[in-house]
Amino acid sequence: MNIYFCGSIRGGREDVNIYQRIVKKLQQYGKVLTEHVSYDSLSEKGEDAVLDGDKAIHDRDVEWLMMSDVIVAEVTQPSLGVGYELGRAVAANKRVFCLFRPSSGKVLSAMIRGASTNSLFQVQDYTEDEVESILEKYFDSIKN
Ligand SMILES: O=c1[nH]c(=O)n([C@H]2C[C@H](O)[C@@H](COP(=O)(O)O)O2)cc1CO
Repeated sequence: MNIYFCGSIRGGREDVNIYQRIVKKLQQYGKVLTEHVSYDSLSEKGEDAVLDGDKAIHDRDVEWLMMSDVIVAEVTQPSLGVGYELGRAVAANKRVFCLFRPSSGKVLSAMIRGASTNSLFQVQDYTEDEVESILEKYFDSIKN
């Protein structure tokens, strides 16, 4: 199974430790195409896109998104890129699972929470300690 993980990069790297836990867990279920999103070494400047710049990042990521069987997004730290990826995923009828931590004090965008109208697009509130078990439940539920 190809899994696309979305997490904030230029939107801010505050949650990188939780991205690492998510990616590690996701790797039990399939190939995570966007493992780099969880790298400590990746700053909020983004990837070193020396040759083709942001267009190369965009085009590669959209290609990976289209190749994915499921998209998992940590949406607590607001990110334009993650919002865009989720919009593209919905337009392509992809299976999407969004994770949000209310303990952050933030309120999730209505354009994400409000998109959760069927089982293909799910938004799950969670606390940091339960992130692995939440993912286990989700992947159990989409088996078959
Ligand atoms: O360098 C990058 N590499 C990359 O893969 N992305 C993608 C993957 C992330 O899920 C998302 C983050 O968007 P943003 O940088 O706007 O927070 O965009 C985004 C950037 C920088 O915008």
